[in-house]
Amino acid sequence: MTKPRTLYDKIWDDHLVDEQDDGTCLLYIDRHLVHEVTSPQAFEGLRDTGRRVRHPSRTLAVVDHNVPTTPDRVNGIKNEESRIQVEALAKNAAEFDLQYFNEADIRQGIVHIVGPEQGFTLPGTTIVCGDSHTSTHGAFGALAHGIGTSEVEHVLATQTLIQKKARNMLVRVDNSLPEGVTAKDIILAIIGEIGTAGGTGHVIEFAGQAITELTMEGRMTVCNMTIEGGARAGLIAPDEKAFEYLKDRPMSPKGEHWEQAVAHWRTLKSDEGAHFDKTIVLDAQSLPPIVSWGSSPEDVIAVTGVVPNPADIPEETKRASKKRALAYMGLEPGTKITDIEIDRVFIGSCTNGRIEDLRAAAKMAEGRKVHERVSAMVVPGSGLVKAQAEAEGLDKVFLEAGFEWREPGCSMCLAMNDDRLKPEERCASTSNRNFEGRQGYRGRTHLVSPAMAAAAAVAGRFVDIRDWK
Ligand SMILES: CC(C)[C@H](C(=O)O)[C@@H](O)C(=O)O
Ligand code: SF4
Repeated sequence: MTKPRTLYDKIWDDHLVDEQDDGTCLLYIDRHLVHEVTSPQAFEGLRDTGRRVRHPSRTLAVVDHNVPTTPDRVNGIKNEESRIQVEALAKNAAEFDLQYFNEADIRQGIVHIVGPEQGFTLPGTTIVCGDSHTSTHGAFGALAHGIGTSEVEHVLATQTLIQKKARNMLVRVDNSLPEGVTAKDIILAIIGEIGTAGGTGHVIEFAGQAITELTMEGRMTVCNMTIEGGARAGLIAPDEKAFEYLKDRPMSPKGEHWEQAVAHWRTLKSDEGAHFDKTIVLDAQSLPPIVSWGSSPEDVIAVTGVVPNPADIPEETKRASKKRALAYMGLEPGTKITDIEIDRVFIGSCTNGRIEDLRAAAKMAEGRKVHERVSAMVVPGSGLVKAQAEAEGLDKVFLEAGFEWREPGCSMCLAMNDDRLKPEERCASTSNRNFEGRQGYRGRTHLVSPAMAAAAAVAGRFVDIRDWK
């Protein structure tokens, strides 16, 4: 009998090219996603050394971080720094023969939304991108690593990556989610539980009834934020839902190849009795809608809760850091979460910029108006998400309620383009990071689900959407 293996072990073994005595391994990389921020020096490195891209067809390039989200962007990007990065990617893609989606292409969008949408992301593959949220692709049972710029160069040149194997961690979420509680709340709750270092050195496999019951969009939301839990990657065993999502996508296998692929994909699950170095179990049934209150994704609390008091934290460094977080956020301990008033709402990002997210937000916004103090924007994760939403009339719902309806990109998830918070503005955001300055200098971010963000836009403060009928 062979030793039972986890899903991570299996994908790892399938891609192992070489292993040194000290555990340093060379891993074959099937797919490489490239965006404009972390690639310029990598291409420069290739040029300097006279190398080409090893397998151009395995690489897909798209602009997302720097692109403005207003329709006039096709007439040129005004911000000099952004324009240079975007132009550099266009030039590099042409020079190295890479498939590239520019800002005028309907397939353009956030790299982690585009990959699955195109069927570029496939189960059992290894995927890398010079971007931490590459973990998103794990929702399809792909081993997806975020890598640094020098590794981007290495993968472009060799189609391999140097890695050491991580440990296996299982996060099992039992039972079904209650109404009004979403994939975003699951992952925020997990990070709240394990902390931002909880997954360090591990690849997390998510399993359990609540995970199986999620749509592919929901699974991507969970895997997306694995990185905020400190893990190397997140994984979910692919099932019929995953295959259904990928069927007939432009780059997914066709005909007989599809049948063969699915037959292999069905084997991609952890064996009975496979060893996990660490296991965490959560009960979905008991999860509430969650809101972050501080400047780390682990600073989370139920919408029914109050801002915690750092004075209650026994450990000194942590106490000081959470105290600083509260000062930054302009919050007093004991304040009810539902009494926190907001100024801005951002619905989008690779965490929650997919069609299902926009549907959930639109459901809250329908027939209601954005609060007079609040400025709210919806930024679809890709041109195809935008087109789908428009076909369903969601753009009208948002516009009639007073939301802005924008062009796809990373937008206000991070302040690398024109969309940003002003100092001390408070934002309900569906993105994944709430660090100081993340959405703009001195801006204040509260991480929530799309439905919670839309409801907050209307109420002007956080509300428990379970009470909203
Ligand atoms: C710009 C990029 C390198 C960065 C990342 O790696 O995640 C960005 O996408 C982010 O979300 O902070
Ligand atoms: S949407 Fe945000 S988290 Fe995702 S890739 Fe863009 S900047 Fe990074």
